[in-house]
Amino acid sequence: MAKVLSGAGLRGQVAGKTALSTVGKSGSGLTYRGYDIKDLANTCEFEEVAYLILKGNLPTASELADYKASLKNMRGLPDSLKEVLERIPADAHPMDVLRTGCSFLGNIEGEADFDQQQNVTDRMLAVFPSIICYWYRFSHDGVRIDVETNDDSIGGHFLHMLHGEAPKALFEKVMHVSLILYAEHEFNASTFTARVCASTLSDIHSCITGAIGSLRGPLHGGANEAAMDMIEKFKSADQAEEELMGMLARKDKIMGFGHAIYSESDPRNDIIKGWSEKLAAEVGDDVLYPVSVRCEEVMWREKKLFCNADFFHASAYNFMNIPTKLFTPIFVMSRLTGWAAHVMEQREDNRIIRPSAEYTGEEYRDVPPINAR
Ligand SMILES: CC(=O)SCCNC(=O)CCNC(=O)[C@H](O)C(C)(C)COP(=O)(O)OP(=O)(O)OC[C@H]1O[C@@H](n2cnc3c(N)ncnc32)[C@H](O)[C@@H]1OP(=O)(O)O
Ligand SMILES: O=C([O-])CC(=O)C(=O)O
Repeated sequence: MAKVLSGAGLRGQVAGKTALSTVGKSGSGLTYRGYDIKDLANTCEFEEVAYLILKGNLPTASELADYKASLKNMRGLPDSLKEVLERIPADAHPMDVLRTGCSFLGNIEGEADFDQQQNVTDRMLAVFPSIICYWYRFSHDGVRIDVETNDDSIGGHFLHMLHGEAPKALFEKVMHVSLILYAEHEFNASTFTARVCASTLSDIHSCITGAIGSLRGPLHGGANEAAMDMIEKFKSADQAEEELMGMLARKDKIMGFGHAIYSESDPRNDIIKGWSEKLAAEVGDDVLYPVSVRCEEVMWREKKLFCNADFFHASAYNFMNIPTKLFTPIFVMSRLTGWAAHVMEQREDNRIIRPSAEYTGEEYRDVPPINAR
């Protein structure tokens, strides 16, 4: 059954056209350029899906090899950007670090012309993991890491820089899946931010910087971090149930549940949940995964609310020893593809986005002199 889409928040209103993805077309489905998310997550590497989203078609083996090689060559950080990152304190939020990093990149490697949009996007795709990890390791461990590693994938590059050693094959695989699941989602809040900015014919770094800001909030991408903050407090599945019942009675928002478009399930959840279970077995977890499963059962039983893409990402990332504050930046590393493709699509057939407002303020009135107010 489709969700009733009407009311506040522009819900259900068509705000433009896209050929990039369908969300909830049959209640719960998700496709990128016509391909089912399950097939993409089962069979592809993230770089293949990034290529699909950004360039329009799945790459051949040689196109993929060339694409990965060119991304690998773009991992380096300019000295001036390193200096900026070194000045950001350890207690800053990494989403703010990434927002600043992206914005600064727009100053030193700006998009001089729209015909550079593909190259500039590829550069951001390659360098965002470097920005996050360089700042994180410098501010937390006091080391200046080498960001130009030889890792085969974006996810592997990220984990290698973060942990100072090449990741296990399973962890790299899960990063591929995670980045694929997060890559694109039609007119969600952060993508819409990017498109509004693009519609003024602004540069792509401005569009992406704004989108990072929108993704940061806990009602959107920030929910994976918020979900982790919640589940790590529960020491057993029974405690999770008890606490959750209390939260529901107090009408608290439970992060990682519900969706603006999907009505019965988020197709990304089953996929990341399956990988979270495998990771739990790999690392010998017997608390966090059962706690997460119990939360899912209670929320469905009590409220018919289902896990969205963010909920089981929390445990999956935790099992890979990724600090909670870096969860949403990983979302950025992936969603950048969707944002950039939407910017390009907006530019192709542009009209400035400028809706109207229903006025609810005062009737017309005269300005009283200052001494009469
Ligand atoms: C990748 C992503 O961005 S996915 C989304 C990530 N965000 C979260 O996980 C945050 C928690 N979830 C939410 O806040 C919401 O479900 C949103 C923002 C995702 C969608 O918001 P909406 O479309 O406005 O929600 P919807 O119309 O389905 O809400 C219906 C009712 O369920 C409630 N509800 C929805 N989600 C939740 C939740 N997670 N916990 C508790 N109650 C909820 C709403 O408060 C609303 O109750 P009301 O009718 O008494 O006001
Ligand atoms: O579509 C939305 O509103 C939020 C979401 O799931 C996403 O951006 O991945």
